[in-house]
Amino acid sequence: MPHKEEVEEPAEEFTPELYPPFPDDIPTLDIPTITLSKLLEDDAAEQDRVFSACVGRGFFYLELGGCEAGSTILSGAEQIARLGSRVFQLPLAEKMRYKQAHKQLFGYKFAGSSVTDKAGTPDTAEFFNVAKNDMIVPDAEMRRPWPAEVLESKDLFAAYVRSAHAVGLKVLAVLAEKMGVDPGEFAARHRIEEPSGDHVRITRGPPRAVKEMPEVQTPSHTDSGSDQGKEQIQTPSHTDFGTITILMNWLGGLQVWSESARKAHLSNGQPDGPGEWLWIKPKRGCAIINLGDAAMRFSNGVLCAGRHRVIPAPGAQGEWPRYSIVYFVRPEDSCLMKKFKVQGAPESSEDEEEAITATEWIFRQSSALGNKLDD
Ligand SMILES: O=C(O)CCC(=O)C(=O)O
Ligand SMILES: [Fe+2]
Repeated sequence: MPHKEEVEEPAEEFTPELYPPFPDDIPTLDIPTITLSKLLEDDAAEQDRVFSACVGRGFFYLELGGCEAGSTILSGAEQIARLGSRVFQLPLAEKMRYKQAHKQLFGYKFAGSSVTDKAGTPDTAEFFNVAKNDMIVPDAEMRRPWPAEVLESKDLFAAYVRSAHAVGLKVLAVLAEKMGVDPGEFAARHRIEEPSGDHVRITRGPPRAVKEMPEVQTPSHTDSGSDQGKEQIQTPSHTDFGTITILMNWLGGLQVWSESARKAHLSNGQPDGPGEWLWIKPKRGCAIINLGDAAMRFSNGVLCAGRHRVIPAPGAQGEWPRYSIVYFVRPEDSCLMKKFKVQGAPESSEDEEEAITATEWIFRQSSALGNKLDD
């Protein structure tokens, strides 16, 4: 056994205190800031604002300060990112011991496991998807192995999961009420103890490979198939498959498509209509919340899932490896994907998806995207 002082600690990779500011000369999307503590106090004006954000773009900042669940997310995300940076610095062979099993979501996703365009360009992001259900049960009941770093911090993950899940469900309850849907509808489809695809995703994207930012890309550039000026894609264009996502990031890199996902469909991995990618500036003290496909499905299209992607951070920020901590609230595995009944509205038409479970539905969504079970 080596002496303690001989064991080399990996260099700290997650260093938010050192990041340069987000540039102020690039096209960003302004999204509203909703205050979590006001939602928790049932503030009517804040409820209206969150509903209008979710009917519109499906993206908003959530100010987390001033309440316990928010503080747990704020401090927990930093602790999880620090822990994640130690896991990502393990040798690849060690990380591959935890790799996602066939058709399975949880565990390690290596960089390059999915393609970002029709030329087959690989993605560059690594993920560690830590299952909600394994973190909130005794060790003996866990369904798969986890790295020692995760197991040693199981209480941290459990507290994070409970807070993020509660915050997601609070937002969903507000939306249900605004739509004239029984607020218990969302709660009944997302019970925390039930098996589901919910997970804490730790993401790492490498620094920008080239110093200069390539020009803003439009779908017509991509179709040329040329590598000239091509953006490095960490996570390609997608809408999240689940119901609601609570995202914490510190560096830019997240981009949202300028047109609503209601209009822009995907073709060759890119939105098929006119528009552009707009940056979302990370905001201190705030999570970024976005709705996923299941929210759109349950609400019969009233709520909108936001189309987004991740590229290296802009400007000098791009010189840092990029971390984010994402919590996905998804319907329980056995939940049927039935649309909500809206009080006072005529019944919406039944379709063949009414009878399928969330597990099957998410698998179909994922196959349609042409990748494995990545969000
Ligand atoms: O890293 C981010 O900022 C977003 C990540 C994301 O969209 C995802 O993992 O689904
Ligand atoms: Fe996403």
